[in-house]
Amino acid sequence: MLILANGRVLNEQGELMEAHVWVEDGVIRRITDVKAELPDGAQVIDVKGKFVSAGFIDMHVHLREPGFEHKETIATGSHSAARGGFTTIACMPNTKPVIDTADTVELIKQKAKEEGIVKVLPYGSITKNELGRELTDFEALKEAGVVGFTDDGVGVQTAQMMKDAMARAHALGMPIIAHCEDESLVVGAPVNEGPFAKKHGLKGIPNESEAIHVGRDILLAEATGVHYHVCHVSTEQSIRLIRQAKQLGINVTAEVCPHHLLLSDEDIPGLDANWKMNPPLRSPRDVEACIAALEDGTIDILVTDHAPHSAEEKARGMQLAPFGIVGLETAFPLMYTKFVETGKWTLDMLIKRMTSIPAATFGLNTGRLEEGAPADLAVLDLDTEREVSPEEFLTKGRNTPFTGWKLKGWTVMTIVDGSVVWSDSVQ
Ligand SMILES: NC(=O)N[C@@H](CC(=O)O)C(=O)O
Ligand SMILES: [Zn+2]
Ligand SMILES: [Zn+2]
Repeated sequence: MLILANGRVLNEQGELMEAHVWVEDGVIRRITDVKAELPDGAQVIDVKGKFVSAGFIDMHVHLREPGFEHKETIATGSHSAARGGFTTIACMPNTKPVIDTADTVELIKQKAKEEGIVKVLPYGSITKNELGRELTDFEALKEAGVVGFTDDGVGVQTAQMMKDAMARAHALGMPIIAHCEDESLVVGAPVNEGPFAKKHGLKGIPNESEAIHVGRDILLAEATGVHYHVCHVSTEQSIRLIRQAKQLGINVTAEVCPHHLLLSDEDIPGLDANWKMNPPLRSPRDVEACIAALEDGTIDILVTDHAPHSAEEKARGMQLAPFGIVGLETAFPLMYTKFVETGKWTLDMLIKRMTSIPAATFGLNTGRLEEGAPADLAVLDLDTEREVSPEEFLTKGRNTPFTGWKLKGWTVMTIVDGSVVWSDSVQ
């Protein structure tokens, strides 16, 4: 028996209360009053004053292995996840090779078992090599254990290909997860279309490049009945379409990243590619729409889109550097400090969007702090303020626009299936 003693947990009313969390055989056995007597022989960890949460779930992570191990590996990415309080992460298939066969799924599952310290759920690609030409073998990928199908990194450019993919996924009871980007509207643009692009003489990515795919795919989801999940929503127009689709009862869900809730293109200090990601930082109006959508449930869940790149790659400048920023180690501190500490949201609201809602959206048996649930837990310090220092990251990536931000909500211990996989005191 492992007992996390004297911590604070969220009760069913969404209020913090003091409790002991009892863990046995990888499962949460009991959540008791702190007056409950502790049995002899139990391993007791005193977490007084700390917040004990169900471990976070991130359905959008780039682990880069196989093929881009200089950016990240399953080992480094899963350590980064644990340091951020994440106990389950879903990894995107834009690796080399692309996760488009059962063999590659097996390889990832094997590596994750040997070297990963959190639960790693692979996605399979929609099209072979993510080229948009030919569908992968959905049956074989499902059999191998993927959680869904996505060509994240690129949009599926033709409606027919997407419709075929949706029909096949639906027949298998699997979701389609879509990176929404119409390439004919982008062509080489590195940042959002707007004042920043203009000022620096850069081409801009218009909002419609995202929203056109969202609108198209909602119609196709309606026609096929598939569970359709929209990746990294960044625009007011996409949100409008998703809101309407939900009202019509179409099976659509959506995710948003912390950076699209906290930064706009007006915040970009200059031509530093640590501010370059896809979709790009949009206008303040889009930021407001994303926040409102996560609040009212139009957007279901929070994800990081953790996208590590090497310092050399990011040094190529705004036009040439690859898109993407890291996110696993800053997501909760950013959201806690900027939305909960400020009194905009309750802690319960945030935690649900990082635990039980992603679990329910993707049918995962975790993400609940309750008796009988898997003991996937994060112990968090909500009081100590620390600066974001990329040199401390466990990810290989240092590409973040949040360097120097003073935040609270740092993870002190992460537990997966009842075992302590990471703690800030033993590293
Ligand atoms: N988000 C990003 O800016 N980059 C991602 C790709 C993606 O999520 O589309 C990557 O793989 O680097
Ligand atoms: Zn994407
Ligand atoms: Zn991504």
